[in-house]
Amino acid sequence: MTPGQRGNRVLVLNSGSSSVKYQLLDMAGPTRLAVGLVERIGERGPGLLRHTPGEGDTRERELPVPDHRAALEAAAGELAADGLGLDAPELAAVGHRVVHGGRSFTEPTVVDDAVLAEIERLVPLAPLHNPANVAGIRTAMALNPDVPQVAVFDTAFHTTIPEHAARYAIDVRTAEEHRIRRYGFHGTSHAYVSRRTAALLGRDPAEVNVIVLHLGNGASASAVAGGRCVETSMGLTPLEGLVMGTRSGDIDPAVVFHLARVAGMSADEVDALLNQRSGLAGLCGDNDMREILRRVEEGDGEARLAFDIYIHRLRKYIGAYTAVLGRVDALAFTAGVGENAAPVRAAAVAGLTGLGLEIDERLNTARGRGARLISPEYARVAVAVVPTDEELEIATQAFALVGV
Ligand SMILES: Nc1ncnc2c1ncn2[C@@H]1O[C@H](COP(=O)(O)OP(=O)(O)O)[C@@H](O)[C@H]1O
Ligand SMILES: CC(=O)OP(=O)(O)O
Ligand SMILES: [Mg+2]
Repeated sequence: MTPGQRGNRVLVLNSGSSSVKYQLLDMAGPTRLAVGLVERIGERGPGLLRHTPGEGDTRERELPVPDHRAALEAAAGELAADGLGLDAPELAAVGHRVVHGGRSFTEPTVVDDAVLAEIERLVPLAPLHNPANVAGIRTAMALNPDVPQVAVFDTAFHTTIPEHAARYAIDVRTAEEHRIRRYGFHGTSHAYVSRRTAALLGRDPAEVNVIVLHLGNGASASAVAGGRCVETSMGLTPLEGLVMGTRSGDIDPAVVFHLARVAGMSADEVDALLNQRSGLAGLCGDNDMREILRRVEEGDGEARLAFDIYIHRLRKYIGAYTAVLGRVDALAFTAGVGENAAPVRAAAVAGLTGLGLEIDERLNTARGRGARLISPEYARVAVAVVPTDEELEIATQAFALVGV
């Protein structure tokens, strides 16, 4: 490699509040050179690191991880042990998932001091996510100051949402002063999955209307018309919309001041209640859909009700987004629950033949890994399972920005 030329490798970091997921990719393929996860950052007891080289066995060990810096240093150590040191000239960029970009960032952006300051300014709008993203960027900068850090924003794909869908019906001046509007999240996933769904149908994304259901621990729905997002369920913060692992999703906003007045709860206490002790966990004590499905099988009434509330909300959004789009060509399920939980998919569309939605239960329950259709051939709307790949999408965008 000649001096000044950059290599083909991109490291992608998806930093959460207590975990860092990372991938090293060779964009010439693209080929995955390594995948890993550091969990339980800053929690009591040891952290856990799981690292899988491109071709090789997974290594797993416990280690102290008091903060994100320690987590990233441990990940860098694992990569170096595989001969994939992050100081190597092959590294073209580090791509970061940044959850909240406000209205400032609509494109992938090379991070400098001003960009970092703006991401920090947005912390109050994503208190669970942006601080971890900032920590990831700072640590990666310290590990290799010469390589460009590229921020890819969850909010970017949603900047095409029209004003009538993005604005809340509250006093205009208050909304403007405090930047209150629908921003939407999981945009990298919604963009990737809607495109992949069009490809699965053998059609140009510009011709296709898709409802994407991103059902992970955080969950959101989006309506994508001809490749552009026109509506999404998360709002000012990632709390609005669907029922999630620990988040309530939609509630009457009066619940907040009722709890303040009647229960004497502070803003922070209500915040913690709705973000951390609500959703599936709040309803039945478990936030893992696998565990809930197992309990439902055993006839557990609490888990059944939690499941029914989760499904009811999903169905409301499917109906609403059908109306928003007017014509729906495909419904795509993605992320941990969407990709793996056949009973969730079946219940979400059961009886919706009036909307053109139908699932072939044999296809729905068949084992499969890639993107696949689960609707019968004659159905008016294609129903698909489309594995998301936020890391590949982030790497692709980062490489397009800085790669040679
Ligand atoms: N086989 C499965 N069946 C049902 N749910 C699953 C399965 N595998 C994973 N999940 C669900 O996926 C969730 C995690 O999804 P993921 O997209 O990885 O979330 P996040 O990125 O928010 O951590 C878990 O909480 C679990 O409920
Ligand atoms: C924005 C968001 O909710 O992200 P996650 O699902 O990773 O928590
Ligand atoms: Mg996720």
